[in-house]
Order: sequence, then structure tokens, then C-alpha cells
Amino acid sequence: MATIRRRNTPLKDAIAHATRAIDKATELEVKYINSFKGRGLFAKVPYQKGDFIVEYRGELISSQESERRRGIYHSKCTVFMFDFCWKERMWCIDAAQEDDSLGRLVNDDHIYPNCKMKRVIAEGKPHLCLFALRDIKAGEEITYDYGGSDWPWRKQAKVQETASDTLSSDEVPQSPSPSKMQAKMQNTVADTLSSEEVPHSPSFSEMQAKTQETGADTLSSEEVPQSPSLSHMQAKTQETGADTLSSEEVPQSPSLSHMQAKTQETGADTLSSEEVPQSPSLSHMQAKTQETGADTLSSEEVPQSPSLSHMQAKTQETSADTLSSEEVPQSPSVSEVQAKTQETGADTLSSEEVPQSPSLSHMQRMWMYMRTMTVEQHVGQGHKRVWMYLTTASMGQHVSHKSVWLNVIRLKMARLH
Ligand SMILES: C[S@@+](CC[C@H](N)C(=O)[O-])C[C@H]1O[C@@H](n2cnc3c(N)ncnc32)[C@H](O)[C@@H]1O
Repeated sequence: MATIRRRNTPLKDAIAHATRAIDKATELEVKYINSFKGRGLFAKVPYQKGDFIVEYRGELISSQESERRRGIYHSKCTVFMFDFCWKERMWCIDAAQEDDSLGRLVNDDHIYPNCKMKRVIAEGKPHLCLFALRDIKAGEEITYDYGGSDWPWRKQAKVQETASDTLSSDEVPQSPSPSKMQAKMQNTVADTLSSEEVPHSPSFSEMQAKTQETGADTLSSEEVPQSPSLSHMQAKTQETGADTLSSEEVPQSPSLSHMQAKTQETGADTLSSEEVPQSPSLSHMQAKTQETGADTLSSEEVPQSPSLSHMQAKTQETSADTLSSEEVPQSPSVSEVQAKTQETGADTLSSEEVPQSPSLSHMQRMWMYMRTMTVEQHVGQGHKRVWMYLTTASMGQHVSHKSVWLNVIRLKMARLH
């Protein structure tokens, strides 16, 4: 691949690379970091503060087209869409396409990034280029602040830091830890660049607001707040009517309100306990029983609970009617109950009278709460009606499969008779 000699200024260097659509392939390398971060871009040579590093290359599209694509892209692709403002309009660099360009592989570091995204105009078109915020050593990962505040990986980063999967610290430059970076970042904006800063950030809105706050038509790089939200920025820019911003004057803005939302949507693989729908559980069931005054709850009435899954699976697997005795929890309480019934001659036993059965452990493990359920069975030659009150005091779940209990009882009764 062709290389371009470092020009006088980083801006010229950036323009030279951008217009030719080439990267500094001999100075940068892609490395797989770990399963959490995926790949990353690393410096093979030292860079000085202010140097042009790499262009975030992709397809330049309008905001309308960006919206359309976001509607059809998978979230893994939308994260590669970088919205920014230029000439009072929103644009997007769509780098979703896997090509050999390096800029699309630069990871986020909102705490201690070593680069900053800036907008560079080359041959009348905007390009997004990364410039060093500080000196970068050979071996360091190239990073910049995507902007925004709630990228899913940021929340998980701490956990991952302590459980880095595959690479030793020697192999993967540790990125400095967070906290003072943003402030730092703003102060270190390369002073010699004639480019417009563009935050890769999901939230445009913030940026727009920022622009408005300054009320400036032209912003110097120091003046430009890093901001995530684009929509905000757009509005701002439009208000100011600033269509031409000098290189050091342009606010950064990446995309993302949409993207963020997308990410959040998809990042919702793990729900906090607050978010997890609580299953109706026992209280519901109890109420049901009380309401109806019924001794029996049909399986439809019993709230299904996810954790019953084991039991349900068992039932489905074996199709209830064919549960082997090994699968059926041994329950001494059956005989006890029967004895009780005979003793008292009562057809019904109150739940208090029903002995708890230690051998229900199998069931108990699965059932989260105390349940009382009545099962009517005809047993033995005399078709004696036996009411079984099965009470499971367990940590468990919902009683959802009457059929299972019926089978348990059938088997037990078969033994007894
Ligand atoms: C523009 S891509 C960067 C390249 C990406 N690592 C890859 O292998 O294709 C953005 C994606 O990289 C990952 N990523 C970026 N910064 C990260 C970070 N600081 N920690 C963990 N993952 C990160 C996220 O999966 C994100 O969706």
C-alpha cells in the first residue's frame, strides 16, 4: 500500500490521506484484544500530540439515508454509523461495511482517549479524522471518546478489566483509567490543526445544545465541547446559521441519539431485577384461592413461572402420564395423608393437617413458594375419593402442573393398593 510522507502539518497530512483514501498501514496495526472489545487499532510507531493518525473512512451519506439505514441495519452495524454536522446539515459516515480501512476499528475510551475526531474538508467533502490528543507511544491502542454516556461496554468495562480474557497486560496496552480524561481532552486539543473537531458520539442533542450555548458562529477547537449528541448540535448549528466553520472552529459531533437508543435496546440482554417482570407467584395464587374459595386451581390459573421450567420440561419430556417412579418425588406424605384420611374418615384434610414431606425435595427445589393444592383421585377398588392436600414448602416456584401431581398420586396410590 502506498504511503504518504508526513507533511508539514497534521491537517495536510490528513487531507493527503483522506483524498487518497489510504491509511498509515505501516504505522498502525489491527489486533484482536479480547472477546469484549473485539479488535482495536494500535500504534506501531510513536506519534506526537497533534499528529493525524487515521481517517474514520466510510460512505458519506445524508441524514435521511442514515436514518433509513439505521432502520434496517443490525445494531452491530449501526454502531459504525457516525453522524456529524456540516454546513448546517447532518451527515453520516457509514463505516458498517467491512473493508480494510483502519479508522472503523478504533475503540472508545471516554476517560483517557489519546485521539480526537475532527472534521476535515478535503476537495470540498467532509472527512472524519483522528488526531493525537497527546504523545502516543508505539504499542498503545488508539482510542477516542465516542461521546455520549451510556454505551453498554462502559458499564461492563470494570468487570472486564478484572477478568481480561485472553491477553496479558503486555500484549494489550492498558488504557488509562477514567475520570479526568474529558477535562484533559478538552484542554489538549491540538492547537496546530486546521480541522473541525467532531465527537463520535451518540448523542447529537448534547452537542447541539453546546453550540447554542456558545452562541458562536465559529468555534475554536478549544471552545468546542465534546459532545455526544448530535441532534442537539444540529439545532444549534442551524440557529447560529454558521455554515462555514474553520478547521479549528468546528464542533465535534458524532451521531448517535439513534444509535444510543439502538445500543440500549440491544444491550438489554441483561435486565436488572427491577426490570424483570415478576411472576405472579404465590401471592397471586393464594389470592386466587381465597377469591374463589376453591380448593383446586386449574393449571391455567396457576401463574407460570420461568423457574418452573425444569418441572415443565420434565413433564413435557415424559408426557406426564409416563413418569417413572424414579422421576416422581418420593413422598411419604401420601401414605401419611391416606392414613390420616382413614383415621378421621374425613374426605378432606386441611392443609395444616398435611404433613410436610421431606422427600419432596425434587419438587421443592423447583417450587418457590408454599402452595396448597387439592387433587381429587379415585383410588383402589372401592373408588374411594381421596382428597390430597399437597403442600410444598420450598423455595420454589409455582405449582403449575397439576398433571405431574396427579401422576405422583397415581403412582403412590398404586403402591398403596
Ligand atoms: C467502531 S467499532 C470498533 C471496532 C470493534 N472493536 C471491532 O472489533 O470491530 C465499535 C464497537 O467496538 C466495541 N467497543 C468499542 N469501544 C469499546 C470499549 N471501550 N470497550 C468494549 N468494547 C468496545 C463495541 O462492541 C462497539 O460496538
